[in-house]
Amino acid sequence: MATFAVSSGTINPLTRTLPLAKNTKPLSLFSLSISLSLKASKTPLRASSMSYDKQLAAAKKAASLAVRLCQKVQKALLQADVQSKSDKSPVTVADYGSQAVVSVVLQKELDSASFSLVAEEDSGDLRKEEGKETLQRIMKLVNETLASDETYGNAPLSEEDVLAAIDSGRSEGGPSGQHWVLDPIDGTKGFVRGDQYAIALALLDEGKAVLGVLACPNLPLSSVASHNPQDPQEKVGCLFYAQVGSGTYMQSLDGSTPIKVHVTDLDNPEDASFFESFEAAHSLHDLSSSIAKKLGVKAPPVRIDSQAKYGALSRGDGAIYLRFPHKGYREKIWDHAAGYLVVAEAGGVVSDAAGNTLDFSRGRYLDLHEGIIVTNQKLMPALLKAVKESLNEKSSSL
Ligand SMILES: Nc1ncnc2c1ncn2[C@@H]1O[C@H](COP(=O)(O)O)[C@@H](OP(=O)(O)O)[C@H]1O
Ligand SMILES: [Mg+2]
Repeated sequence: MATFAVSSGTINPLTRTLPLAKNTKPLSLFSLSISLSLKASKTPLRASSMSYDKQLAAAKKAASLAVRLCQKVQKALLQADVQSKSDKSPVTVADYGSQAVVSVVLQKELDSASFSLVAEEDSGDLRKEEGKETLQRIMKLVNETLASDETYGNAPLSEEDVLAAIDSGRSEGGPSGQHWVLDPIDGTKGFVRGDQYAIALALLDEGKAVLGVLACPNLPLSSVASHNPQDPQEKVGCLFYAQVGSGTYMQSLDGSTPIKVHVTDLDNPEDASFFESFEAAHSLHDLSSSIAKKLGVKAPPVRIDSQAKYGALSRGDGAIYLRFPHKGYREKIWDHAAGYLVVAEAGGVVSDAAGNTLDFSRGRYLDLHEGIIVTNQKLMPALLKAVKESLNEKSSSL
């Protein structure tokens, strides 16, 4: 395993910022819309008489415990904690540890006989000779985390148990039965930088997303519009969750009373602000900028890592999220399933660039036309038009 460079041995939690485009106005001047009190124009995804309450409780518990592990690692990230995968993307002991914790908790809380998990990481590198030390560190972290919950305190996991828990995530998913979908750390680059990341967990039933849980440990509880990175007192740590047909709720990770959230009901794109990836390698910033220009959007882009973007949009912090990967990149279902349901149940619309809804039933990958666009129902027609025009211009200029 190659070691991924970390600029300093320790990440200062105060470097947790919401990075913005350079030379932009401060966030507080953004015309971001806060609409927690606005009525959502909800479209139920499907008539569902099923209740997933038990699965939701297990998913929230699993994600919250995984957060504990991730926060411990992020506070004192060591160079040796970060490695590089075969596709050159970073992976940390927290990605593996979070996946193991979520897998163990879900299996303990639910019927493990029919357990299926589609998750990002596998144990391949950890089973190599050079992965031994890393595996020991992960095992220690996983056992400490599980022991911090009295339910799981008694029987520490062995190395083999941890490897098996990670590898339970190898399911191919598909159109029938129930499958959990997990990104144990979404936004690993943000996590390593000390910025935004999310633990993203969804449940698919017969190919449809029916539960979505997004734990965003560094996302401010108040709108990112009023976020002040200099204020160490500012409360961060959000848990978003949605069950099909029941709306989207947000609570603090330390357990405040949940509030129902809705996307903005803004109908003038000029007043909209938009989210995109912090990493230019993950999404074409030029294309987003051309789309925003066509819509008349005045505010500069809000660039943050991970599905925290879906969470922030679900409570109306911004109105649009644009994601256009570079040519050849294939999106994975764990990067969108939880965020999709959190936004859809908050009254928003998530589609590919041609307006097709996302199909999570085709295995580990999403088949998409060009990219992913997210907004409310009122803005979607104008957004689709601007996207189509910008894509046409892009292809004719090649
Ligand atoms: N070249 C690329 N284009 C688009 N997405 C990419 C990418 N390389 C990695 N990603 C995905 O982008 C996710 C982060 O999203 P964002 O850009 O919104 O922060 C990564 O999740 P992980 O961090 O779990 O690997 C990864 O799945
Ligand atoms: Mg990940």
